[in-house]
Amino acid sequence: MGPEVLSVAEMYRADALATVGGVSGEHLMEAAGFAVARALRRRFGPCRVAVLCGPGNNGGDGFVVARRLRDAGYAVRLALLGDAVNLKGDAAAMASRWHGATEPLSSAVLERADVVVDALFGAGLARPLSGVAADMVAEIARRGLPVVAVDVPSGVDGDTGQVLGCAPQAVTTVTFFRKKPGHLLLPGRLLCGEVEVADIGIPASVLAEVEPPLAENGPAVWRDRFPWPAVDGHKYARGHLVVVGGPVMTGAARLVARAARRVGAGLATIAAPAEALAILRAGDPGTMVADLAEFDTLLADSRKNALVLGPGCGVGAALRARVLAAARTGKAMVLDADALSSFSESPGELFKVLSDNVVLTPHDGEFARLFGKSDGSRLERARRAAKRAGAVVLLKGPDTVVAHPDGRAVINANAPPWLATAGSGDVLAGMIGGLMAAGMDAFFAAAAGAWLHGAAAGQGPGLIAEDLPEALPRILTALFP
Ligand SMILES: NC(=O)C1=CN([C@@H]2O[C@H](COP(=O)(O)OP(=O)(O)OC[C@H]3O[C@@H](n4cnc5c(N)ncnc54)[C@H](OP(=O)(O)O)[C@@H]3O)[C@@H](O)[C@H]2O)[C@@H](O)CC1
Ligand SMILES: [K+]
Repeated sequence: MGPEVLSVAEMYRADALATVGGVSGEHLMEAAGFAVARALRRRFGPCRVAVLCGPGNNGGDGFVVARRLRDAGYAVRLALLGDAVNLKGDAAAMASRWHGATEPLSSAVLERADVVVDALFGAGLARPLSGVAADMVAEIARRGLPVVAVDVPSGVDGDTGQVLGCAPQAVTTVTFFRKKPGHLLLPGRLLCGEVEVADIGIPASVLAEVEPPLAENGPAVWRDRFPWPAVDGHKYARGHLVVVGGPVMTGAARLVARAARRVGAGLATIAAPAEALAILRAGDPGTMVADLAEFDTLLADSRKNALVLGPGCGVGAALRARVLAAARTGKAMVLDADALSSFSESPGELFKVLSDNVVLTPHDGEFARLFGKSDGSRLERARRAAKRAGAVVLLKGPDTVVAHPDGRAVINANAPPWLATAGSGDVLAGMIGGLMAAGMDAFFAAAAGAWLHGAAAGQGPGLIAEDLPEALPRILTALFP
């Protein structure tokens, strides 16, 4: 499966295009139900299954699941929300092929059940769960029953990952053709359990027409653009990153520089105030150190093609001036931490000088300081912010989103909880800055940096930020074509 992620509207479009192309809706529904039944059978041997069907096509899938499981020897009870005579189209056709009893939806169907199939609502969820549907979700949780969800756990909004009312916790969610944002954004991703994407016969060729601007982050998104060094290249061809450091928190700039060099920048120079120079010079021998008083000279040097500003710099007017001066050169740039907070009183002043050659890497607090409180999913907020800033925005979190001002975005889902540790953000800024110095486009550098950062945390418990750059050689070796 490709990494493309489709909004609910794009999914309906893909579905319609497949139908125009000659794949019938019944065929799609039969394949969808078959895939869910297969996923359940892989996980649970013959047992008692309660299938909960809703009034739309998600429920239609449920009728197929019930038939398939019964044919495979499972004891199946099926309950429907609403009246069977109100079912339409493919769902009505599938209901007519179910020869077992159809009970009204109530907790009675859960009596003696071992597993629940949740086929109440999928892409057509239109409002918060209420009444008997909400009661069922509560009862499933009370009984601790494992749930296999069809498309999404009912109540999870496919576009945002937000919960409307309530939603069951699934062990497995089987979705069709491609993932939707709700499978990747929190809390949806956590409620889905393991997500399986099933091929139901929608040809991949419909993607050329749908043109989804969103993808799940991973090497497939940026591998072809990775700035591997050329055999006949030299270190200057791999870029020279300038990392602006502060007077006190000297560790931050060192983490940035080390990550940048590990990820592929040819050279890195830390430019710091005089009082920090001695300690920085005692650091990594391969990292250069310069006096920040010479900042203008560093900016004027065309070989120094990328900058990271913010980590450990200290918030204030001095940093603001340096960010503005750096931005005016048009060089590739990552702005993190203090470089963002320094503009909390005057974000417009910053946005005026930015371009899509700049990556902003705020966490939620920095994001709110710069863009104000905003509603919506992390995806919507990052997209709006990128448009407003005119720069690439990487909004950090367990479901980091990278958004380009033109609307393209990726959602990153490989970050383990160990990444929440001091200095981890500095390393991320360094990875992105290093890739940009080596010549990678800002959007793809941010995506690659976010993914590599998550992958580098794979060692698990006990991880500290210093470990992250050291994990890169192993990960990059595996990616090297
Ligand atoms: N696209 C594809 O490629 C394929 C899609 N397939 C499947 O189709 C699913 C989408 O089907 P869908 O469009 O019929 O919507 P669905 O999720 O069944 O819900 C709509 C119904 O629920 C109702 N309703 C909504 N919210 C409610 C609430 N809170 N409480 C109560 N009622 C509520 C709503 O009522 P209304 O808003 O009209 O009053 C309407 O009756 C998709 O998720 C996938 O499983 C596969 O078969 C194969 C190919
Ligand atoms: K569902």
